[in-house]
Amino acid sequence: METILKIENLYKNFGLVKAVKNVSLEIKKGNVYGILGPNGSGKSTTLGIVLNVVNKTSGSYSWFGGQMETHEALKKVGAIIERPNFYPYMTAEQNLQLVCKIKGTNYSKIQEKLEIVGLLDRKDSKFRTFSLGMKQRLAIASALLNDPEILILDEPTNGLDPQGIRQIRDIIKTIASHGTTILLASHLLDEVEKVCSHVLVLRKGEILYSGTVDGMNSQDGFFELQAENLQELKNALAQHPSIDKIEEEEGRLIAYPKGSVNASELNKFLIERNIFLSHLVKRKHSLEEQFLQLTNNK
Ligand SMILES: Nc1ncnc2c1ncn2[C@@H]1O[C@H](COP(=O)(O)OP(=O)(O)OP(=O)(O)O)[C@@H](O)[C@H]1O
Repeated sequence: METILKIENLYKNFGLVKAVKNVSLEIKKGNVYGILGPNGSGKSTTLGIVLNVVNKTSGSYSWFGGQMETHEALKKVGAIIERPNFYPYMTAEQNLQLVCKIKGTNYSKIQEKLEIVGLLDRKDSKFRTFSLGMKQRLAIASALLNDPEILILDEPTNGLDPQGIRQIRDIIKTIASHGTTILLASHLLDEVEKVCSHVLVLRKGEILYSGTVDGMNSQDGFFELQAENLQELKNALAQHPSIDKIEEEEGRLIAYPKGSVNASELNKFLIERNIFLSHLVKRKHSLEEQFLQLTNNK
């Protein structure tokens, strides 16, 4: 698969603030990448560096295999990293015509892009009459005018109501389904989980996880158990060779296995020790719990 962007060992210091520390990421054509992290974790700085608006301290990045200068490469990139800024007294279509003039593309794509973002029927409305969600959708249409290889979005749903959020997420999925690679920064796990195939989790400028969204969710899971005598249950579990850690929580035990142990195997082991369970469930932490663990514990 073709590499669109390769970031290697990137660092950025703002004076004493280390905003980005040793970040690496390879973006392959056709995937949807999320940079996920709380406020101040270095997401916007990382995007700013690869878009050539923030100078890096050290490390490197290369667009499209490094075969062209950054300013040439950026012509194949569509990016929205600030609040959309259009002329309030011009219509949606007129604003996009202006963008075409600036970018040197012809007007032929305007209808198609307005259609993708669901604004074709509002093309003659003045920008100032648009809701925040519509303004954001117009910005996406504008970024798509030159058919970019990759679309970069920084917090695309910030400040929108639930309906507006849903519309933007659906649009991102549609654009991705047409083969455009997407890189988005978000502090919302839910957003990344719903929209992205790959994720880079950042905290204080450092990578906590990098890989597929599914991979982030593929740990082995844990057991919830209950029996009449919790202490006896705890003692028996402690003898199981694959149970690593046992915690008590609201009258139940939570047992974390080292490797893969299935529920019936564990039940049999306990029955052999005369322990009869009233509750046995194998569970996985939700992605949200894992994300909170990742960002809190390090
Ligand atoms: N121009 C700047 N001058 C000084 N410090 C900066 C500058 N830009 C960013 N920082 C600092 O770098 C760190 C990372 O900020 P950045 O904006 O990249 O984070 P973020 O993850 O995008 O967060 P947010 O979603 O709040 O924008 C923060 O500590 C921030 O205060």
